[in-house]
Amino acid sequence: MTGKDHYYNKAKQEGYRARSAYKLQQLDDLEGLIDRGDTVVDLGAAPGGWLQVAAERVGPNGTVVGADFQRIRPFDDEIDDRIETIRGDVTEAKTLDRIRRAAGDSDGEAGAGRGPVDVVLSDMAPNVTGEYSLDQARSLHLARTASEVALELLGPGGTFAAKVFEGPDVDDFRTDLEDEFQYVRATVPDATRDESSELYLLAIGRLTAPVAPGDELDVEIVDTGSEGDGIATVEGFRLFVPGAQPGETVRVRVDDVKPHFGFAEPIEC
Ligand SMILES: C[S@@+](CC[C@H](N)C(=O)[O-])C[C@H]1O[C@@H](n2cnc3c(N)ncnc32)[C@H](O)[C@@H]1O
Repeated sequence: MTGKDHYYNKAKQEGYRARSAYKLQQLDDLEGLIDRGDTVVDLGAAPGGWLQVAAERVGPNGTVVGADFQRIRPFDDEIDDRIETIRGDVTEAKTLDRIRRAAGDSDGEAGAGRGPVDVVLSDMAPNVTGEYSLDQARSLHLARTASEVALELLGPGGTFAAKVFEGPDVDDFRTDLEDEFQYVRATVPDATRDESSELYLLAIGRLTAPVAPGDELDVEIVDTGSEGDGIATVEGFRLFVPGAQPGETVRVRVDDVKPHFGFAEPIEC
């Protein structure tokens, strides 16, 4: 028995539907992806190992929505009422509508539901043909599709994690994610089989700010922070401006942007 068969046996003993359940446990232990009470969307969720782990980690007040082509059997009573499953192709608009509704976006319009989802996961994989370049391109396409769903559904600070087969365009995908999240980390959990070429991209801290580093703009200081910095708001987004006083209008350059606030330096006009 190899070290990795250990996870197959462990899954059987512990009642997980797939050994991949341990991958999500390990990814979550690494980066704290899932908090109690979260709403989690899991794309490519059958047979449901990740759904079991996500349901445990969100706890009784959380919600987990899983979508897959394949039917997902109901779960044990203890977690079944936290999990909603959708049978469909995640690349189709009608499946996305159902995901939006299940995740709490009542009107189901693109973009309208920003906020209800805390975490979007994708363990989607193509049916492998054995021709690596084709399989890799399909895997990347699925991961990019999942990222589009994530960018639409996640609120500020939200998390996205996706599997992708290693290959030439993965770096470009990562760079695109870096524009939209505070940081991105690539990792291979221990539960991944040795012969596998998959890795997981973990994109943490969805940025939804109306400003980006380097932007220059005039702002009105409306308040003072606990450290004495001036506070301006841009479309409801708070910018801290050192040395600026309430009532002043200052030209600033944005330095750093976090999910819920940013920093800007006054500049000479
Ligand atoms: C590796 S399995 C997921 C295992 C799952 N994370 C678990 O722990 O049970 C990948 C899944 O992605 C699904 N999948 C691939 N492409 C899909 C698509 N376009 N729409 C929906 N599901 C898809 C497959 O049907 C398959 O069940």
